[in-house]
Parts: sequence; C-alpha cells; structure tokens
Amino acid sequence: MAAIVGIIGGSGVYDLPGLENVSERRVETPWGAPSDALRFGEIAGTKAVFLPRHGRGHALSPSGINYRANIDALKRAGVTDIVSISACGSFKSELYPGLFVLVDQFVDRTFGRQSSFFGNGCVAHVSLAHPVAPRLSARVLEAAEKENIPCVAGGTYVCMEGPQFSSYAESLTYKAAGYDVIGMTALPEAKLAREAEISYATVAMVTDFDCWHPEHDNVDVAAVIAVVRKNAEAASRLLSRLLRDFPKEHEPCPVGSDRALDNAILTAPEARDPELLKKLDAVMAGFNVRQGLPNR
Ligand SMILES: CSC[C@H]1O[C@H](OP(=O)(O)O)[C@H](O)[C@@H]1O
Ligand SMILES: Nc1ncnc2[nH]cnc12
Repeated sequence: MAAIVGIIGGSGVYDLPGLENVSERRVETPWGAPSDALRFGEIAGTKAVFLPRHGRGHALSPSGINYRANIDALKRAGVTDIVSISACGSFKSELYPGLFVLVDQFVDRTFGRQSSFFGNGCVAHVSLAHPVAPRLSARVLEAAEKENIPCVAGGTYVCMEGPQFSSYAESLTYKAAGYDVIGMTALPEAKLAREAEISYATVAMVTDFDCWHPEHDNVDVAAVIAVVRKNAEAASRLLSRLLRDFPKEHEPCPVGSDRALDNAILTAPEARDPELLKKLDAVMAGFNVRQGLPNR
C-alpha cells in the first residue's frame, strides 16, 4: 500500500510550509465536515495531506472539533500514517518549553466527545494498549535527530476536556500520578485513527509548565502561542525531513494499528445496521477486503 502521510496541525500550526504541488479540497464525510479544507501536496515524492485541527483562524475549540470527520476525511484521502502536532503543558522540570515529546501513552480525562466510529448496529472494541505506532514515532525521532531538534521519546499525555486550563489541585494530581504532559486534543484522534486502521503518532510540543511549577507563571494562551511561534520553524523542518525520508510504501505496524479491526468487531455480519455500515465504508474498507465482505 502506498504511504500517504496525514499531518494534523495544532494550536499555532495552521499551515505546512515546504509542501509542494499544493491543492486544496473541501470535503464532506458521513460524520460531517472536517475542521478545514484538506491541503494535498508532496515533499520529495512523499504524498501528504495537511489539516489544521482548529481550522484556520482557530475557530474551533477542543470540545467543538469534529474529530470523526477529520479522521474519516484523512482515511478517504488514502492516508496511512498520521503525525499530529499538539501544544502541551509539562509536569516535569526536565520537559521544558520548546522540547518535542513523542508521547507513547494517553490518559483520557475528556467527557462528551464523539471518540468512536462504532456503536449500536456495529460494535467494535479495538486495542489501545499501545496507542502510538512505534515505527512511525521512531521515524519522527530520527527526523528530529537529523535536524538537531531537541526531542525525547516516550511519555504520557493526559487529555483534559478544557477549554479552561487545569486548577492547581488538578495539576498537582496529574504530576503526582507521573504523567508527563497535558493537552486537550490528541486522544480522540489517537482512538479514531486506531479504529480507522491508520498508524498514529503525536509530537507534543511543550509550551508551558501548566500551573504546578513554583518558579514559572501559570499557563495562559499568550505564553503557549509565543512558544509555538518560536518553534514553528523547527516543527516544519521536522515534518519536511520526515516526509523527505519517508518510505514510499506503508510499513506494517508492529502493534497492528493498520489492521486494528481484526478481532475487534463483535456484531455478527447479519446483525449489522446497514445505515451505520454505509457511514463506515471508509473506516472498514481494509477490514472488509481482508474478510472478503462487500464494502457498503
Ligand atoms: C492555545 S492553549 C490550549 C490549546 O492548545 C492545545 O492545542 P493543540 O492540542 O491543538 O495544539 C490544547 O490542546 C488546547 O487546545
Ligand atoms: N497547560 C496546558 N493544559 C492543557 N492544554 C495545553 N496546551 C498547551 N498548554 C496546555
């Protein structure tokens, strides 16, 4: 399968400089409209699709993003691997603003988000033991090293609902629990990408120390955006290098993120809801082919 890399830009990252032969297309999905038009392009022959998760102009709040539409639109565009960029607060002195953290675990503190494509009429339980695709994350690390960008591998991202930042008590609790960073967006994407059998990795860009650190100001938007602006050039260098060196064929994922629906779907084929199956035509396409089932 030809590799196509989806890039999801976070706060302060609304474009992907360096993308060549760019064309833009507004798409609709059975789950609604994605955050913005998809930007198609390539770097050194690697095809890429860029999507700013908050939309250009940052119109969408973390709770208001249609994550299902975003992931479904990328799936329909043929994306095999997603790398997302997320601004985040840090719970550790050694994870300082400006550092890129390739998190490999998530804790969910969101509520009320639509974080699954499945439900009544087609029940599926995919594994999220390893939410990040290790080979993809390793490629991001390699790109950072080649570009001399400070980056560490591994870490736990707690995803809060927001939009308010954490209270002091919450911040201390997350720190005491041993979590590394906090943000409001990456986890619904990781869950949905897994269901859509897309390999996913996230670059958590540390922007602040949330509000636990006695020697640093409490986080605010201005501080986050100031750090993101300072690091935008490094982020685009990282992504350009990643795309330049990316294999042209999708590499099979060692944790099975690209075949996550095998052994996950409980609902018997005859009990599946045809309306839901229609909406799942992109998400389940690979699974249906592997099972020899028609794709609705
Ligand atoms: C701008 S401060 C809070 C905002 O920043 C992070 O955005 P993203 O994950 O899209 O980079 C955080 O999740 C909040 O949405
Ligand atoms: N401290 C923080 N908490 C939640 N989301 C963030 N995004 C950037 N910094 C953050």
